[in-house]
Amino acid sequence: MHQIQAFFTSRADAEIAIDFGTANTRIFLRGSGVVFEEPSLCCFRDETGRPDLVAAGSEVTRMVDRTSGSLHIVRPLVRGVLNDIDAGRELLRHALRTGIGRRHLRSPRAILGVPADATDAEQKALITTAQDAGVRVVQLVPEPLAAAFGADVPMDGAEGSMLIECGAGTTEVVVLSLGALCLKRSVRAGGQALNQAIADHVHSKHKFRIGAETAERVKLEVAEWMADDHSHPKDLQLKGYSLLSGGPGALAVSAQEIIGVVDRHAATIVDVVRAVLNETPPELSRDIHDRGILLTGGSASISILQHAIARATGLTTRVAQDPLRCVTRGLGRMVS
Ligand SMILES: Nc1ncnc2c1ncn2[C@@H]1O[C@H](COP(=O)(O)OP(=O)(O)OP(=O)(O)O)[C@@H](O)[C@H]1O
Repeated sequence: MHQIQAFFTSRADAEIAIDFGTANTRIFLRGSGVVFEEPSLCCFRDETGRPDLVAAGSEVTRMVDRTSGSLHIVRPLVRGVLNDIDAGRELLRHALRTGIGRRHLRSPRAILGVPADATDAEQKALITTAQDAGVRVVQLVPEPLAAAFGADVPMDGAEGSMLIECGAGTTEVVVLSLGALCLKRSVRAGGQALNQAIADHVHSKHKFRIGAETAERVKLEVAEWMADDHSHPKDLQLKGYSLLSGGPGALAVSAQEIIGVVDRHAATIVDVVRAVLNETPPELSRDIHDRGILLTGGSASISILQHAIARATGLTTRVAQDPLRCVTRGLGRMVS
């Protein structure tokens, strides 16, 4: 069992906390707060077989789906865990230089967030990468535990709480009690899998290809439409490549059609929530019935997800304040 108290006693005076996410990387510096927050992206040029870093973080956003030849965009993390160690090291170096460089911290001691179900090999890869980037890793912290701490979930009592950390690469469902994770299950799918499902749907139904940036925009527009008054129909204007005309084109798709894709994505997460509720001991179930379910992470802002979980479980659901930053806030509190 991962106990929050253990992190306070063993954090060994960490100076920084790193939330190394599939979509975003954030660094919290003790005494200063969040000093770095940029997309988890790197761009390399590979002309000689030895790739050189061209750019990392925010600068790479506008290059996504626009590179060709020897330029490659790399996402260091896929589905919540490291997929490319070199890119991970370069992104962390960029984050440390940008976030704390001028403060002259040499080999800062750090705690790092990891998915609660990360394997030993995945954890080791993360530690090695962080060390190569110049960080002394003193502790790995399960991200749902950090999210709960950052979202002010009461941690010291015996009452149970259910939290769903909805990230870009993973969605983690946990039950917490006495400052520890009692039950945990996850799907290695989050906001990025939903973007891909939207792009695949547009491709197969309309024979029209859209890039990752367009799919992300479509998702955010639909999420915003659902959160506002969605009684009026809305059309989304897409630009991309038409397989029908064989060239660049524009396409209008109804928001209602995209909601069908989001519903299917939400159903996979609902299955996991149901599975965890089925395993939850009766006393903790009673607490969860009283307290409801808390959603954290960037993808928690998709109201369809929140409503689908509420409908399927009969429980109340609530999105944490500033859900994107709950993990970073929790990790930050552990080093403060
Ligand atoms: N308003 C919004 N509505 C819907 N989705 C959103 C919104 N804002 C952000 N997102 C999504 O949230 C995700 C990023 O969330 P977050 O920063 O918590 O993920 P991460 O920590 O990088 O991922 P992981 O923990 O899975 O590795 C992206 O997929 C983004 O599209």
